[in-house]
Amino acid sequence: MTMPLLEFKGICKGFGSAETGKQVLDQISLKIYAGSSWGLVGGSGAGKTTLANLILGLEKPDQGQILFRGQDVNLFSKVERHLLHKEIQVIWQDPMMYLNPFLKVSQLMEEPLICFGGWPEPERRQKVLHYLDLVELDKGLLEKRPHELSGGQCQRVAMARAIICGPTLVILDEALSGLDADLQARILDLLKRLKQEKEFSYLFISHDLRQVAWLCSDLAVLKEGRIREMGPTGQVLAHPTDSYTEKLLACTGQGPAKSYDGLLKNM
Ligand SMILES: Nc1ncnc2c1ncn2[C@@H]1O[C@H](COP(=O)(O)OP(=O)(O)OP(=O)(O)O)[C@@H](O)[C@H]1O
Repeated sequence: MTMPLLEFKGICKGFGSAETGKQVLDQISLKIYAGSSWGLVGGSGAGKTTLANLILGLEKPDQGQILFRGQDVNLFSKVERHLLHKEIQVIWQDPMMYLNPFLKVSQLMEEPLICFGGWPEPERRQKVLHYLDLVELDKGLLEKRPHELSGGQCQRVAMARAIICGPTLVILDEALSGLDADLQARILDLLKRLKQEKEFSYLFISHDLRQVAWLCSDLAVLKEGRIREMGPTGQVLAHPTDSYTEKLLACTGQGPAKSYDGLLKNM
């Protein structure tokens, strides 16, 4: 039987004391297989980013395990964790907040190649040019710094940085939220194409069911820290079994029965 790339096994996570604290994730179990693209959709405060932080080891679960290729990430050594960060890359919401403002685009893109080693200088330069082209940015931007770029250009640099070392899983946490609708649609197309070309898996975290419908093969609906339903995206959206999924669909302006076709037509 194939082993999942990433597996959440009964994950529980809370913050604060037993009396005043809050249970943020409750018994989350999910298997992400290599090559799939999972959408995680839910409202504000549902626990989506906490789940991403747990994968990266920024937080520890109170209960349960996160397995990467069958190994518990919380038992990883420092070296194994470094290698994990090469395999799992994250694109966050606001690239301006985390792209080093003092580095030029060329340096920002070269940085992961240096950090994860193994690429001699001429090859690094070639890779930077190749990935710049892949994310449809002009060579003229290589000498610019983040504050000289638009939000969309910054997000493309962040995408190039995330995929330049050949990750197996890319997590996008509300990565399109700060962009206008036209740019969101163009970047969604680009993400779809990159996945076909580079063959990584996605965990696409979003409020927006339409984006997930467009990009993801599978979907999990999260509410108040619990997975309300999950499965192949087409099936979940065409035949939602949970009232919260129906509500989310209604918010897109579609009724549940005709929604999936309608959603795609609206993209
Ligand atoms: N380190 C922390 N300490 C205390 N509470 C936290 C911490 N991280 C998250 N929380 C709380 O956990 C809950 C879930 O937060 P999280 O950021 O995971 O939600 P989200 O679904 O990503 O929301 P949004 O879509 O608004 O980003 C929130 O109530 C938040 O305040």
